[in-house]
Amino acid sequence: MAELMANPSVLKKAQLEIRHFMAGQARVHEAALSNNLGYLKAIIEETLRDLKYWENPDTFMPERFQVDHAFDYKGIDFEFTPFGTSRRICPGINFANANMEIALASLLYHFDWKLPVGVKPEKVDMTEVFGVTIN
Ligand code: HEM
Repeated sequence: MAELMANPSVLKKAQLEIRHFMAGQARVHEAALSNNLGYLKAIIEETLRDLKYWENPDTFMPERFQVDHAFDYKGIDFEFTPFGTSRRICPGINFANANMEIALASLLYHFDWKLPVGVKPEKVDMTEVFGVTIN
């Protein structure tokens, strides 16, 4: 969500996609998510990638995952293994993805997101601060 706020053109594109496919529906249904929301999936994939292996790693660019969906996160492409790989691969992959997709899709569908007054997109601070929660 923070990356979307920091990248308004990505946010806009994601909203257009979901509002186009869900037009007229009262709420986002899981069944509609599976094949239609390629850009939303690419956004989630973009948040899961490792800095070391990508061109312009600090640029938030979901489009890099839209090239024929070239990267698989299920442990086949070793530059992209956010869930691990092989025998100890995360057993929660599908559950995690379904939850991320439906939550993000619902928030994008129903709400227009805005930064606090006076905060510019390029000033969104993404530095992690560890505590009881991650800020
Ligand atoms: C975006 C969300 C998630 C990410 C990025 C993630 C990532 C990972 C990673 C990297 C591992 C270690 C794999 C290894 O040892 O090589 C792991 C293990 C595991 N994950 Fe997840 N996970 C996520 C969500 C979930 C969810 C929602 C569940 C359960 C509902 C879950 C359950 C587990 C379990 C039980 C293991 C241990 C598997 C084992 O050691 O055999 N994860 N996960």
